[in-house]
Amino acid sequence: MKRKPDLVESIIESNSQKEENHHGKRMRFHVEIPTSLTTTLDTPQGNASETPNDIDVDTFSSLSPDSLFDEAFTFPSSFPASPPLHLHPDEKVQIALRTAPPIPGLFFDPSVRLSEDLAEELAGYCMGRYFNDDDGKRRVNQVMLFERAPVDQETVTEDAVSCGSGSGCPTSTGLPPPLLALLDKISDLIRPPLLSSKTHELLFPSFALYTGTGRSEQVPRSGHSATSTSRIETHSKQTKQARQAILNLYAPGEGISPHVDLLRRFGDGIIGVSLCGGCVMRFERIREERVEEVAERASWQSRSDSPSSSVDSVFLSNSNVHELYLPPNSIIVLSGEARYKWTHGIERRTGDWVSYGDEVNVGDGEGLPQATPNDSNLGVKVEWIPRTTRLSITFRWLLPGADIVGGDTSDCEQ
Ligand SMILES: O=C(O)CCC(=O)C(=O)O
Ligand SMILES: [Fe+2]
Repeated sequence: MKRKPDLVESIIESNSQKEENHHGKRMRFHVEIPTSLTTTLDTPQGNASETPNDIDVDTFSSLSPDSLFDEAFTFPSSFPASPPLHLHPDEKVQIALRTAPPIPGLFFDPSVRLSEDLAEELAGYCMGRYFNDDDGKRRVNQVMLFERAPVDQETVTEDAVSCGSGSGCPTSTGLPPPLLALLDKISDLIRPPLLSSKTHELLFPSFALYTGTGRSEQVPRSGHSATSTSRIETHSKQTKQARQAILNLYAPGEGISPHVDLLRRFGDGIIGVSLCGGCVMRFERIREERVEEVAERASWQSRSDSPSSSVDSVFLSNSNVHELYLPPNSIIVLSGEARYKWTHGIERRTGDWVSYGDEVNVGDGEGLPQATPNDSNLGVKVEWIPRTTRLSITFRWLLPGADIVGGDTSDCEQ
């Protein structure tokens, strides 16, 4: 498929030793950065309009903490589609919930789903545009798209507003229309009272229109209602926000290490969408006394040689663990404590044990619910859900400066 002219595409091929994964296979990684900047960001180390060829490849390498895959991107030839046969009938398995575990700041409602049509359309778009080459072969497993927000711009034109959407930033550019439409849809689906107004506002900040009459009104998420003579102003806080969308493609057996999303790169309020297949996401509370340490670690490790910014188990509280099944087309939101004090990750498995029907009510309420597959005496019904290819789309706010690679010393080990 042809690329849009206003987007620069970079297929960054690894060529250094550390970008070779465990299996000696090469990973390729794909970044799209909008070039249609409204402002040029001059920094001592370069400017934001440099082409991806100029960008420090390590920052985006598939083994950097921004990219938490540390497995080969090869499709295993034979993954079982059924539960592991070696499982003894008495062996305990971890059972994932189907409804949100009690983690403050985690929003998940299994009944909130994108329509099949929209999900199919989106997945088709992403696969065709970003993941498959002209022969239909998969060439990458992760793509990052960056929105570009104008900087130091207090006043915006109506034209700019008319480009706005639930992306929450009327003048930003860069995310492709299907992803902006997806944000609009999500904003609608998780509208208060389902999601708290505070979190909804965090994810989809509204902005005020000050018309000539001095009346302020909410801008509809798509389009605008101001007259052509109106003067439109936005608050600088809002005009400076831009999102990153990260697209992750998982084959069965692949996962993502437990991690906290980079603190110096991304703000609060993370939206995750599961497409095609589902999977279980595991959450672990970081020990209270280690939260600061993990925060520092996650911030400073962004240029580390370590395969990922996964959080070492020593930082985790063993008793506060939850697994949640994310079905296809579902939406999850992490904010506050869920974003900062809990790790999230996806175990490398070929399938997941998931509670069947009603809530599982086993265990002591502290640890992960466990049961044997046929634990009928506990009233637990579990099912083994084989993994299929899963495509996730994660939206995060870029913190100021996070769109400039190499422009912030906290991202450099120099
Ligand atoms: O695939 C997912 O749903 C999670 C992705 C993720 O956690 C990340 O990219 O930081
Ligand atoms: Fe993450």
